[in-house]
Amino acid sequence: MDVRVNAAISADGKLSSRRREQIAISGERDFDRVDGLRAESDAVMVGVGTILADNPSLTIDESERQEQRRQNGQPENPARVVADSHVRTPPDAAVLDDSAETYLLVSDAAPSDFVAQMEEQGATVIATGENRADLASAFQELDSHGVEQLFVEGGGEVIYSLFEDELVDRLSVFVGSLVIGGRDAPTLADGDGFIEDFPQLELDTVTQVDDGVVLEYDVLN
Ligand SMILES: NC(=O)C1=CN([C@@H]2O[C@H](COP(=O)(O)OP(=O)(O)OC[C@H]3O[C@@H](n4cnc5c(N)ncnc54)[C@H](OP(=O)(O)O)[C@@H]3O)[C@@H](O)[C@H]2O)C=CC1
Ligand SMILES: Nc1nc(O)c(N)c(N[C@@H]2O[C@H](COP(=O)(O)O)[C@@H](O)[C@H]2O)n1
Repeated sequence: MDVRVNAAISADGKLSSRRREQIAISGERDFDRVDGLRAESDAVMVGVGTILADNPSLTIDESERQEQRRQNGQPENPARVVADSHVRTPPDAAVLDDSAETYLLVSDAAPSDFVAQMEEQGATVIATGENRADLASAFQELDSHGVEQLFVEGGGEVIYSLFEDELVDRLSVFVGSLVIGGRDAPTLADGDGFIEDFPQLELDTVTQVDDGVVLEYDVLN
């Protein structure tokens, strides 16, 4: 499986404010670039923190891109994947609507009644890991469901875990021209943080988009 991570950060590296409300860091062209990346993917992934904060649908906005996918024999939207060890995704979350397939990556500790409720709503539940979803094992299972190109949009906890588990192949970052600040505001990679063996990146391209810049990296695992 090829795993691509993309996120938009402020010039000081924040994904949003300390209130964890969604902030439009990207401009119109960058959101369109992200829509194009969704369209190239088999599945789009976020952590449950992003579901609770933003309630995204993770579907494709541009109908021409959906039409192109249909012509290629693909579903009009990529599948949605949520890392959610204990099933905190609300039953009325937008990712549970019927516009695309949805996978919930839970842990073995996930309450069985919550799991059953998600399955009733049409989600496919993949259980790995004792208390927290084991992303490496879950990705093997996703691969067996035909997910070859996985596009991860955040947030900072999930992105850190993916780097920790050496699962990221490519990283793109839109750096917007604003400062958000706040020691408790989420950053591109949160979690415990690395103190050695820092993941190394190779800068591939730098492109000005809107009033910001997109940095594209290969990850040197
Ligand atoms: N600017 C941008 O591009 C983006 C910004 N955001 C912003 O980011 C913020 C949300 O980020 P954040 O709070 O970090 O949340 P995340 O979306 O990263 O979700 C984190 C949660 O995912 C669950 N999880 C399940 N398995 C794992 C695992 N193996 N490793 C890590 N986490 C796992 C954990 O909950 P549990 O233990 O219950 O499973 C964890 O608390 C919001 O403010 C949102 O607006 C989000 C996306 C893009
Ligand atoms: N690329 C990007 N730029 C920003 O400025 C953002 N705030 C985000 N946030 C993420 O975008 C997704 C929105 O999903 P929907 O289009 O509403 O389905 C979601 O993953 C946000 O957290 N992204």
